[in-house]
Amino acid sequence: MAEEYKIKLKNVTKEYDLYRTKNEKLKSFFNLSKNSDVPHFWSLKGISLTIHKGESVGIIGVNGSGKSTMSNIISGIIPQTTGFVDVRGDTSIVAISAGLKRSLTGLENIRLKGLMQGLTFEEIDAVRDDIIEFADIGDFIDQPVKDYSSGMRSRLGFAIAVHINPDILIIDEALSVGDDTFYQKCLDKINEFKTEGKTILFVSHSLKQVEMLCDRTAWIHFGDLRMIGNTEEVVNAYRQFSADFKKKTKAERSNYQKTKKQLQLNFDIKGYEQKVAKEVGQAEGLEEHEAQKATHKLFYGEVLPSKMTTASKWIILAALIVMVFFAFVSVSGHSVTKSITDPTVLLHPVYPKTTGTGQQFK
Ligand SMILES: Nc1ncnc2c1ncn2[C@@H]1O[C@H](COP(=O)(O)OP(=O)(O)OP(=O)(O)O)[C@@H](O)[C@H]1O
Repeated sequence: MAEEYKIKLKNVTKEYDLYRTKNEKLKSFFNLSKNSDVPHFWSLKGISLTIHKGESVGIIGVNGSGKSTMSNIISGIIPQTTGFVDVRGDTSIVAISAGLKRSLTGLENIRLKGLMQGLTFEEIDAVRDDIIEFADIGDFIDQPVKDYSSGMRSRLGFAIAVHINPDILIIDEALSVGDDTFYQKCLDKINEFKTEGKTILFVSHSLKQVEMLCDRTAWIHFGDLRMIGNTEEVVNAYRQFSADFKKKTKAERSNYQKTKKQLQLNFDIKGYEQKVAKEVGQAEGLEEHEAQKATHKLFYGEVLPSKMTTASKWIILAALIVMVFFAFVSVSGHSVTKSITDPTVLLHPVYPKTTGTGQQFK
C-alpha cells in the first residue's frame, strides 16, 4: 500500500550562486565561463522528512538556517537543487515577505491569489467579504499593498491564505508582526484548521507559539535537519543549544558561525550523492552501479537544470545558423535549393526588375 503522507522531502538541497555582478550571472547561465570563482552557498544540505495529514509541524532554527528556503520549496515558490519533493494537496503560504504583489491593491491581491489557487471568480466573490473582514484593514483594501505597513501586509496575507481553503497551510513568521487581537484571531483560525484535520507547517522564532500549536517540530541548523520529533523534546534541545551558545564568548560564537557557514560554502554535492548511494545500496541490497543510478534519479529526476546544458547550447547555435541562412536567402532572392547547393550565390543578390530606363543587374 502506498505510504500516506502530505509532504515528503528526500535529500533536498538548495544551492545559491553568490554572483557579484549581472555579467557573472549571464555568463554562468550560458555556461560561458568555468564559473569557478563564483562562490556557491548551500542553503540546504540534504533534508529528508515526511509530514502526514492533519499534523502541525513547527520549523525552528537560528537566523539563516534555511527555514524559509525549505518552506518556499514545499510551497513551490522556488525549486530545489537536488532531491525529491512531493506535496499532496493545495498549499497556501503566509509569509511576511512573500505572496502579495506590491503594486496591486489588497482587493486585486485577493483576486490574484484566489485565481492562482484555482478558485473561480464566483468562489473568490463568495469569500471576499470574509477576507476583508478578517484582515480588518479598512479602506486600505483599495490601496496598493506597497503602501501597507508590515503588520497590514501580514494581516491581509494571513486572511487570504486561510480563506482560500488550502489543504496545507504554511505560516512563515507571519504572526510576529500582528497586534495582540489579530494574533488571537490567527491562533483561533489555526486551531480551527487543526480540528478540520488540515496540515500546518509553522515556521517561527517563537518557541512558545511552536509549543502551543505544533505536534512535531523540525530543527533546521545551518542547512541540515538537526532534529525532528515531539515538539517538547526538540524545543528543549534547541533551548539548551541557545543557552549553551549564549555562554560562549563573542569570539567563540563568531567562530562557530563562520565554521558552519564555511561548511555550507564547501558542501560537496557529488560526495553527498555518493554517500547517499552507499546508504541506498545497503538498505535495498543493490549493486553499486544500480544504487548510483537510483540515487542519481532521486537527486536529479525531477529537477530542471538551472544552467544551459551543452546539448541546449548546440541546439540554440544550430537554430541561429538556420535563421541567419533563411534571412540571407530571403534577402538574396535566390531559391532555397539553389542557396543550399551553392551558398556563394547569397553574396550576389537578385535585385527586382525595375521598370522604365533603370539599369538591370543579373
Ligand atoms: N536568493 C538568495 N541568494 C543567496 N543566498 C540566499 C538567497 N536566499 C537565501 N539565501 C541564504 O540562504 C540561507 C538560508 O536562508 P533562509 O531565509 O532560508 O533562512 P531562515 O532560516 O528562514 O532565516 P530567518 O530566521 O532569518 O528568516 C541564508 O544564509 C541566506 O542568506
